[in-house]
Amino acid sequence: MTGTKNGEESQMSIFKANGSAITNGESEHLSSTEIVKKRRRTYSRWSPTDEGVTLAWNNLSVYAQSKKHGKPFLKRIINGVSGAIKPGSLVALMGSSGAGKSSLMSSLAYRTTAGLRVDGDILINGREIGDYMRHLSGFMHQEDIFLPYLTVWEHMNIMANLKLDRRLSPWEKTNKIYDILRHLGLLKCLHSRIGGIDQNKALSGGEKKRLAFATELITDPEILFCDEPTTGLDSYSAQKLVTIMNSMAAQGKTIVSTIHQPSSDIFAMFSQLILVADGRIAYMGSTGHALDFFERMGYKCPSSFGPADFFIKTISVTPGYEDNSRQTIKRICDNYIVSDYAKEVEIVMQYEFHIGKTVVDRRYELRKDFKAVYWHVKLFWLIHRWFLEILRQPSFTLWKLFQRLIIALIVGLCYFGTNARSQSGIQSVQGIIFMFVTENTFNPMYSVLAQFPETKPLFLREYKSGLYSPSLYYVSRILALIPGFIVEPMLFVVLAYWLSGLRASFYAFMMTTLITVLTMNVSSACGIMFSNAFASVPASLAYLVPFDYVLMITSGLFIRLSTLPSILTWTKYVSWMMYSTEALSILQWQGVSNITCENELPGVLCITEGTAVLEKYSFAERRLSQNIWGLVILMFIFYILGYFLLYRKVKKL
Ligand SMILES: Nc1ncnc2c1ncn2[C@@H]1O[C@H](COP(=O)(O)OP(=O)(O)OP(=O)(O)O)[C@@H](O)[C@H]1O
Repeated sequence: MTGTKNGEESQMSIFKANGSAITNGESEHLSSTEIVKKRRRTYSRWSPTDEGVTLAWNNLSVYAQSKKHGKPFLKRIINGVSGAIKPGSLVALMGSSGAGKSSLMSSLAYRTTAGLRVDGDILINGREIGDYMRHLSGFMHQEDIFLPYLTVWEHMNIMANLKLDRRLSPWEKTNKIYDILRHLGLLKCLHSRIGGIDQNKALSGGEKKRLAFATELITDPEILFCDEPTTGLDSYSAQKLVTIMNSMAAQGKTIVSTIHQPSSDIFAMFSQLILVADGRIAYMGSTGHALDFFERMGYKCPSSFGPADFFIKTISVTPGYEDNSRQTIKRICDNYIVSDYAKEVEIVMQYEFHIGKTVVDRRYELRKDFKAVYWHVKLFWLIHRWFLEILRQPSFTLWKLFQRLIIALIVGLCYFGTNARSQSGIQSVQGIIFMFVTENTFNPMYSVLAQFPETKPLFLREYKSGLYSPSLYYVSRILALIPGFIVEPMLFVVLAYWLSGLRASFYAFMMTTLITVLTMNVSSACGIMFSNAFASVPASLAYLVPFDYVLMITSGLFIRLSTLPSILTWTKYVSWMMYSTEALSILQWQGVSNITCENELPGVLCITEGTAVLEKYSFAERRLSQNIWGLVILMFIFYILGYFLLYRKVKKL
């Protein structure tokens, strides 16, 4: 590693080094074992090495906030465990459901959720774990979360541009991506869309798992955590994946993986085994010696059982036999603590906690040289990603535009031939304005409600892995939506304005377009604020619908604003429908003085001046710029509030 530019050399050679090669996703072990052995730390000689990372933990407890009879208390999930994992190990972390595997692994990976508290020491090469783990380690989650409309190449390219050192050239990044995809057998799907659950043209489950794996390999992590990577895969795909993990470990990587019910073949590929039972360690040591350990305590694996199934069955709490099961678990855990296996682990751990701490020239130090991508570059790639996703969603682009054009056509045709300079024309013009405002308020406000919740799981995962901040997510998501917020209302106005016979003035047309675009943007900002304020789309809807009524009533067409009850006068300040309606009305009636009184009825006032039309609705000509500023300010207020609501939610998780 030394002498290379920020570890690129190692980053560029994930699969090439040290005599292990994978061809078409298959692994062939060459004579790598000896090479690896030489490179690994030899603890018996107390000699430090700068290759790979050793993970050690001492007296580690994990607590979850829980409630009993309404009173909060801390529930202990992991109970003062210690251990160590050497470089070049492929570790199977196993235990029955609820034993604490995920909690232990996420603590070791420095990726616990907000509800968990971790006590104890965790070291990487003698140094306490911290934020640097984000560059040093990878974490493959059990559930894959991808943007389904992106292709494999787009996904990998964006991730490489977000994750890798900023000094790497595009050529180096591309090479790296090709290298990883080739070795994971994904090159053939390079331009296939990833796909969601309901899409036919998509990657298979196994390919998605490998893509998730590939995503973690981009940074060439020294230590990789995998949460049930084989779950949902057929035995062939599972074996293929574990084979790849095995060959990576053979190159000196440290890999920890929780795994459920592996076949005997897959199980045998793991070099180390950690059994977790009831928050304690029931066994930690070489996979090959685990059967011996159990046999010595009188637990012999029947020939009909695979070893993995046997271990899990032995350390599980059997319903109906809870006390017996717990006694068995206690006995096994107690026996492990005093066993030679535990002593072996203890040696490594003690080394890490004492001598290892004083050795500074170790591999993790080299990652300190890592130069993260600039925030504006991240912003670019994030916008690019969301934009591609939006553009490829038929419901969000073509169909939506088509729907808008149809509505514009209907509005235009309904009011076609309107004579605006007549008494009935006044009603028609105000009707068209109402349609312009409502169509660009309610539709966009409801359609953005799902935008943030849809991408929230992906955002949370990437945010927790340190990829970008909530503000970058929020701003990039909005900037990717804004082109749609401009094009849609413009198309609507272009068609509906001229068909419906509104004022034939270039100025009025341009200003109407501007105000309609602003209306849609304020409405979308309000929808985004609501979607970030509540936990789900139905909850946002529950509050948004009553709010809409207030908006509509205070738009100025249904009630004279001067007659609003004093308790509701504030509503006109947040009612952008009022700002838009007043501004659009001003544009139509400003300077008009030739309104005819065609069918004069006795006792009905004939309006002949535009100002009188405006007065009828409590509108005033002088407020045009005030209304436009009102729209702009409201938009920013909604966006800013939306961000704080998102931020508050994220910090709680
Ligand atoms: N954030 C949390 N709040 C409350 N309890 C939690 C939390 N996280 C985990 N637990 C509890 O801790 C215990 C261990 O959970 P964990 O997910 O680590 O188990 P596991 O062995 O990974 O199980 P599985 O194999 O089913 O995923 C469970 O009883 C779980 O309910």
